[in-house]
Amino acid sequence: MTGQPGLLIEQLEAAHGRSPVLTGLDLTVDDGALACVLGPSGCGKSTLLRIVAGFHHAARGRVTLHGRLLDDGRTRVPAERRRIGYVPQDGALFPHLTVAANIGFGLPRADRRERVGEMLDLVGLEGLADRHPHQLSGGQQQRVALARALAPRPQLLLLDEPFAALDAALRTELRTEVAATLRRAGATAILVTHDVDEALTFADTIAVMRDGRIVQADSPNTLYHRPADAGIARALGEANLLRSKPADRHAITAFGPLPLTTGTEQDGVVMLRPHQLRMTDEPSPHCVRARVTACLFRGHDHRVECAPEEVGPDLPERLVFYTPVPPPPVGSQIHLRAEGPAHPLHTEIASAEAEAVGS
Ligand SMILES: Nc1ncnc2c1ncn2[C@@H]1O[C@H](COP(=O)(O)OP(=O)(O)OP(=O)(O)O)[C@@H](O)[C@H]1O
Repeated sequence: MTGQPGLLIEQLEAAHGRSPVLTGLDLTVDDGALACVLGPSGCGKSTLLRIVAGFHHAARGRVTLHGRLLDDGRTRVPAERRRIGYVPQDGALFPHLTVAANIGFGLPRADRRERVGEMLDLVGLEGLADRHPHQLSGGQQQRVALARALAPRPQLLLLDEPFAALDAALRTELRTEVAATLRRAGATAILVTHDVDEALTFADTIAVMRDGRIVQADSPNTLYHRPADAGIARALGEANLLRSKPADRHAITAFGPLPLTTGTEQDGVVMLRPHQLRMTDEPSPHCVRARVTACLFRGHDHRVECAPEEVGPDLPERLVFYTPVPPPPVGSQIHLRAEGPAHPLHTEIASAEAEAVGS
């Protein structure tokens, strides 16, 4: 990464017919960075990518790549002159062409052979050059689609949920592999997805999309631990929300005083991720007594839901925690303690109460 903005999107507005989809979207992707746009199905992620690629037009705003204007609602650079690669969900390979011909499609004849060889090497498909798409597995097909998109040396690569059709194990393997391949190639890329694990493991920067705009863009670590509001907290994973009062850089909560991630002057809501709650055999004044209501074994840990016994205004009706230690059966009483830091959210107490725990 160079820290220079590669792609700059400012106040982008777009619609399908009369329905507004993007409503003032800002996004910056540094040169050489892997960015991820995370948002629920139908929020406009594909529309955003299609505008950047040149397949759909902006109504207002500006899209520039390395300072070159691509679309401002009046002037548009045609898709084929943008030097942007696009990998759709299904790969969209040409079925009648071999792997090599798919990758080499549209490349200048002079260096086609050499470039196809480099790309096959990059995506680990040496030896499959003469196969046709129907002779490949889903994962191999997506690798060919990636190689085809990278072959013309695009300035930007757009990936529209390219792993969605694959099974869970292959998905994890391939996205790790693709992220490594893109880093090796020094590519600038945007992946859109509604899969939080994909976003967390793939990107340098995650931009959370809601209501047609980006509501927070940050590193995966910052977004997970320091989301701006309850909605963003939940977009990144499960969260326990507690009422709190600030006192001397601490949040005073039902679990006692917990250090805050950042200063706040107001009574409000703090977030604790499920791994910040622990079962304890030594009850202390800062423990919360609760009853186990549900437990899910997930191989590496257990996801446990419990209901606090002293329900009051400071505690939600339900807490969630993850533990590698098998919890007692449903119905048992447990004691929970919390480990800071607690993160204050810009969330109204009333709306936080209205929201249930969970993603
Ligand atoms: N060609 C189109 N004509 C009319 N409306 C469309 C068209 N394409 C998308 N839409 C609508 O625009 C909105 C945004 O769609 P878009 O495909 O950009 O969302 P998305 O976040 O990519 O969804 P998904 O994750 O399900 O692919 C949706 O309400 C969708 O129904």
